Amino acid sequence: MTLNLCIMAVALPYFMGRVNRAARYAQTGIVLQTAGWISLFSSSATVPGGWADQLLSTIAMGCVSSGMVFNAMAFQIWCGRKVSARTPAAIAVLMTVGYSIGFANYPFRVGWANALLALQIATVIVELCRPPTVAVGRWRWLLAICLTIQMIVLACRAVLGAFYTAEFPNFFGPYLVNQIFALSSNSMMVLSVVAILLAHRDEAARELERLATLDGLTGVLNRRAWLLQAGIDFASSMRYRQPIALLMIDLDYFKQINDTHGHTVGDGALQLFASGLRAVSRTGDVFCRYGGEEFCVLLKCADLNAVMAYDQRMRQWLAQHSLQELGFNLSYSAGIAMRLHDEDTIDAMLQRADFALYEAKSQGRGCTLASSVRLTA
Ligand SMILES: Nc1nc2c(ncn2[C@@H]2O[C@H](COP(=O)(O)OP(=O)(O)OP(=O)(O)O)[C@@H](O)[C@H]2O)c(=O)[nH]1
Repeated sequence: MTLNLCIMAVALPYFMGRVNRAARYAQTGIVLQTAGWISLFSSSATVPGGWADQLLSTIAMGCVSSGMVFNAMAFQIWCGRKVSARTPAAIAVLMTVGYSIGFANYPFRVGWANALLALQIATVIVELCRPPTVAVGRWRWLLAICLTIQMIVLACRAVLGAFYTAEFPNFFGPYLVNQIFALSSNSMMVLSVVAILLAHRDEAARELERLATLDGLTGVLNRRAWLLQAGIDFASSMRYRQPIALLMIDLDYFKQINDTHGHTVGDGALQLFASGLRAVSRTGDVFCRYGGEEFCVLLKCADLNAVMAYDQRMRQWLAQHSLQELGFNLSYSAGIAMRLHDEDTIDAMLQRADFALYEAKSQGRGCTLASSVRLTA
């Protein structure tokens, strides 16, 4: 197992790359566990019970338990949660300190170390079983199973070492639990690495999806992703005969803003506008950066009054924030299109909203007009 761990400790960073935080935590976890096992084997070459034995064994316990802390942090990230491994970390410190203090007492140290390692693994299993906040694959269950098997074997070793010491005098003896421990640890370690790679692949897939659907500057949906979602919402509004509204927005005099204040301020204005959309939107409103300085909002179950109210909220929000945060007033023109009849389409609504927006620009900007034009679908 130690040989396998050594290979993984080198191979994982080399082939996986230290690409992100979760990958680095998982790799650090494996390196620490490897160091722990090397240290444990080295201790067996020293005088039993001597200072070198105590030092190397304590280092081994510290490395193995802190390796689990790093792995637990990687699992948290892969499950979409905030990193917090306080409990496993506290157990790691307690276990290592207690082990070192009680080193001279063999039943105590074997019972203590194995029991606390089992407890530490149990806390990680509990975290893994909590529903993740992002879609994760089956690696979560593979890890939970591997860890559960390791936890059971460690708990057995704790009981045998502490209370049946005569039958379980040392780690290297040919006892059934030792043999099961050696075999299960080795195979579970290999499976855990498989699970780590699967989790890493899941994370990479999520990141790719995020990059493909969000606008890089403002973080709101991009046009392609919005059109996809708008198509779904439009079809559902049609099926359930509910109103649906489209608001197409274009920031006013944006070229002038860039020319006067520079592109960085222009970018800041786009980001501020996107924050405004986030602030005034309600669950179900879908908005995107449609292109350049143009944004689109689709409001489900919204009649003309509802979309006009949305527009008013947005204008108020901008009035409150733009002068303060940008140093000038940011304004926009907008066009509204409502779904008209059963043959209507999202493309036709976009055309009508665009036309109304053009009218709003022609009428002096800073206003919103609803399309009264009935274009054929
Ligand atoms: N800073 C910045 N500017 C952008 C971005 N995308 C588009 N623009 C600029 O937005 C400006 C749009 O200019 P126009 O289409 O003339 O529109 P406008 O100046 O807002 O004029 P009206 O729409 O008629 O009020 C161009 O100068 C683009 O370079 C971006 O991501 N960042």
